[in-house]
Amino acid sequence: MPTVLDDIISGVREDLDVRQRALPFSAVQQLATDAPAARDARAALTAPGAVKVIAEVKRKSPSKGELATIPDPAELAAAYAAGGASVISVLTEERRFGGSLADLDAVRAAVDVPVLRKDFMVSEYQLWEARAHGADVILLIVAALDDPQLRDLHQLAGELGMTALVEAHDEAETDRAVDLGAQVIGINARNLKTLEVDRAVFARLAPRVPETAVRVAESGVRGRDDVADYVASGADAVLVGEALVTGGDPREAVGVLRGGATA
Ligand SMILES: O=P(O)(O)OC[C@@H](O)[C@@H](O)c1c[nH]c2ccccc12
Repeated sequence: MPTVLDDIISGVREDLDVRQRALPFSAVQQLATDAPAARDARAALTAPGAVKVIAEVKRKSPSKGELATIPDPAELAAAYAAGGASVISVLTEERRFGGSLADLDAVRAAVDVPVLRKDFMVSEYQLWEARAHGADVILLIVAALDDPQLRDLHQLAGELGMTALVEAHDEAETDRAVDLGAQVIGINARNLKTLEVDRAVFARLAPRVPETAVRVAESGVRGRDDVADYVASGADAVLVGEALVTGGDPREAVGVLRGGATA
């Protein structure tokens, strides 16, 4: 039985084929080479101070359906940055998440903080493409990649000056991320094979991640209490989508998650 993740990835591969026919590998490499250098996301995530928020531009998801229309992703990203977000995450997967590379371009142009291209990366082409569109961080989902692919893509991210956020959701995947030498490791409370959210997963897996790596708690944050719980379990950063796109003022909402005003 194919999992949700398998289904998403087959759609991602079809869409990738179309883009790759329109813009050959050498052309996307040239665009990436010509792009301004990537910003240092690891530095942004390890700066002193409160928990770091990675705020996500997310229109819909396979688990929740439509979340928000987000007519102006640049405006939303600017509000996140003004609220103190350390990194802006932009979903670029179209079919299930309603994102696009145009959203990434718009956000890149609107903020100075590092930007994460959030997608299902399965080929080197997508990393060059991310860099060509100004991404500073890419997501590598351990569950979607075998070890040679993971190593290859992780190494290429570094060569392109980007940070890889390496995502795991169980013990074996976390150990694979650590063995890879990943410096930024995300523990996703949402299992991408079943879409179930279990916030306790972070506390269970975080101790397997060395202190030297940035620990990112992903998914399921409803408010400041969930952030505080993740921090108590060792999170350096939280990645938040739904609560920010469905809540009130996004600038204020990021501030609240960081531990500021309790609105
Ligand atoms: O909307 P939430 O529950 O705050 O979750 C955000 C983020 O963790 C989630 O969008 C995510 C984490 N890893 C992913 C991989 C692919 C797509 C999406 C994701």
